Amino acid sequence: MTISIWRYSHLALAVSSFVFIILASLTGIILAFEPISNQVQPYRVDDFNEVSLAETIQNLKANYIEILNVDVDANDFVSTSVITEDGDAETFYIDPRTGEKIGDIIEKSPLFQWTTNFHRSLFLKTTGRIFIGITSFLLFLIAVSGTVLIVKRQRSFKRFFSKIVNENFAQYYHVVLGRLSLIPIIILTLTGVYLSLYRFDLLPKENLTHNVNYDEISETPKRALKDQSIFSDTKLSEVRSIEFPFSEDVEDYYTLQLQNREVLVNQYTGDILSESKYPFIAIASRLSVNLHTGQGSILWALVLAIACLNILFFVYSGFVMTLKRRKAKLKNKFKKDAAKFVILIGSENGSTVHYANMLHKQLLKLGESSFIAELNAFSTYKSCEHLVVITATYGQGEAPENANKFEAKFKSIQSDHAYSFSVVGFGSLAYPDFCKYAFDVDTLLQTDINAVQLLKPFTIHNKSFEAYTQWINLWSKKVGLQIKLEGESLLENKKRKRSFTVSHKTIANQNPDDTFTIALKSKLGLTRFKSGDLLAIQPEPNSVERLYSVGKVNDTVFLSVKRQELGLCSNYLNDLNTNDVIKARLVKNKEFRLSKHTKHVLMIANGTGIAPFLGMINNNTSGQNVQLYWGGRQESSFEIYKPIIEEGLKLKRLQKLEIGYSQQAGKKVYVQHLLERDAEQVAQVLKQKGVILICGSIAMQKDVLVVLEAICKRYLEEPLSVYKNRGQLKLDCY
Ligand SMILES: Cc1cc2nc3c(=O)[nH]c(=O)nc-3n(C[C@H](O)[C@H](O)[C@H](O)COP(=O)(O)O)c2cc1C
Repeated sequence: MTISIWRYSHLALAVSSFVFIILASLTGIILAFEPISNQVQPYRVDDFNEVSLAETIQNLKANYIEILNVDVDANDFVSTSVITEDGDAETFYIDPRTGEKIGDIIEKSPLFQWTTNFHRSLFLKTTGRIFIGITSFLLFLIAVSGTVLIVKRQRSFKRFFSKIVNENFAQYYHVVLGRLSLIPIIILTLTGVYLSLYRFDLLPKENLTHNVNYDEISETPKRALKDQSIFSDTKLSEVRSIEFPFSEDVEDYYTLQLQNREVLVNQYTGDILSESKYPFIAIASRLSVNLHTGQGSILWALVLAIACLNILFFVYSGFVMTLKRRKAKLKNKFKKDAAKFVILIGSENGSTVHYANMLHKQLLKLGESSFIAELNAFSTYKSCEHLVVITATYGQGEAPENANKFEAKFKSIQSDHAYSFSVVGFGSLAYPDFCKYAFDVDTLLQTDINAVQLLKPFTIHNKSFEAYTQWINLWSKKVGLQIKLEGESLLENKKRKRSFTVSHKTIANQNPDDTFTIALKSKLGLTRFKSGDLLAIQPEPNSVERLYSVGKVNDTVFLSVKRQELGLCSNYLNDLNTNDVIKARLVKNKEFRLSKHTKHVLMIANGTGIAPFLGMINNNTSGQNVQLYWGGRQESSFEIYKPIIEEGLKLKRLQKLEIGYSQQAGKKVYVQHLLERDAEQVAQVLKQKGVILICGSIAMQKDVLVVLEAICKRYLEEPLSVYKNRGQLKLDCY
């Protein structure tokens, strides 16, 4: 796969530092709880912001013989070091409004101590600190390159926070969480780098200097503390620490460390002897410590903990994506000029490559010469008879990364012999320009006088394996081959199956379309199963699992199956009798479930696609307004579903039923014709925040989507993708 410089940098940086990043993040999560555990201690007094320095010092002087200093920490806890009446030196938290002790100084727990040391230096002293400093910097660069990748993906800076379509868990959350935690991560990494530079004295040094004119220090006019404006006007919240005079000697003074400056104050008159602002480096260091550790703010500490957790997720999801892309390798047995079949791919994240490879492998298996390459590698293909372009669409209907040079290359290379071409588009209906780039490529190929379009561009939503199989069937027929994709059911896995008993069944040969229904009961009950979920059945031990969309009808798993002449699974099911037991597993299909809260529901199905809808109608006890459009061949095709539908109509669980027959005497009527006829009502469903569900054949889905797109544009002035994104269009076609 072609990989952009930004993606390469993002990946290379992550690969080179991920071990340290994991260690720093894990320890970072633990350390975020230190400021939280400190903050919840009851040492911050009410009205802290109102207490003046004069009040605090007076209270302390009334309680203790000698006071050495007062500190105010990031949590606004006030502590003091004093000499007690017994002559002992003690340090503790005080209530500044009374001067009384309110608690002992919080000791750093051994866990936090250990974790801090590990986080700072991995117990490798200076070497470890250098590693951690570099890791912080690398993480900063990863965040920057990640930001660039998001901007590129969103196609503009302005759209940085625009909606992302959730097509893939790892990729979706990598981007969504990346955007959310970008600022905390940038702050964490920059402060981490800053603190490392500070620790290694790599920052310019600016020392705080004072010039006290000792000749002018005077004990008069002596003022009481409350009359010394620096003490009476300064609130404790502005103070970091107060160092008390060492002795009563007039040359010994108070040193007040305020938020932005240090002030030396005459202990008798309250006059300011010297005042000096902290250098920028010192202020930045303090800020860095607070921002990096979360000291003094539970909220910020939590943000940091979540950011660290997200970093761990980025490591995981980043590697998942990389492995997926790496799997998408292209291997050729034949040279480009020796191949009869040439497959060109446009892909950004590798899934299209996976599909193209399936075809390539099958062609090789049949002894055909096939060559596979990226669209950007387009060249002359001397023996090519059939060109296949399989491409995704990116951005806003644009070429994926490994196809962005194809147009220019294609225009610059002149073909010298006749060949056929077919284009397959992988895309998603959640985008307004569904599979646009595939259509663009098709148009481009048509400009070559030597090229003959073998099939119209074929679009595939959401990487549907079933749709791809259909295209393979069409294409292989055209090129005179028999291609069968092997066991590629993407949902297949080895999960535990449960037993189901056949409670009711019709027989295929009693139906004009060779179709039958079957109701299955499970001993374990079916509480978590919903209409629209799938039932995976493996008819023979090593056969491929077949998935059926099912309905929950009267607490049974209800499916409708068309018997295929040579179909292993459909014949296996058709041969079952009432009370037979089969093993199968239920697969959740959340995307196709219907919420009870949806008021308006429009169901569109053809053939056996009606099964989940029968369940949804059967369970409509909350008064949802349900309409069903069904397409079948002839009136008798409907008989097997009639009892459930009639009951639904009688109990008002189904409000409207429209049926189109394609082989009834007279003219052919398909569901899309009925939808076109009722266009305004269809638009109303979407307008009223209702949901349209489609289940059945891919061919029907394609035709229905064209009609729905037109209805949306005409009556709602928005593309269908808007409703797809809002979850108002649900598809389950095969
Ligand atoms: C950022 C982004 C933009 C996309 N834009 C479109 C689009 O405009 N039209 C479309 O049909 N599909 C669009 N898609 C969907 C992809 O084409 C589809 O998921 C495809 O199967 C991905 O194939 P790949 O893994 O080979 O890159 C987009 C996907 C992403 C992540």
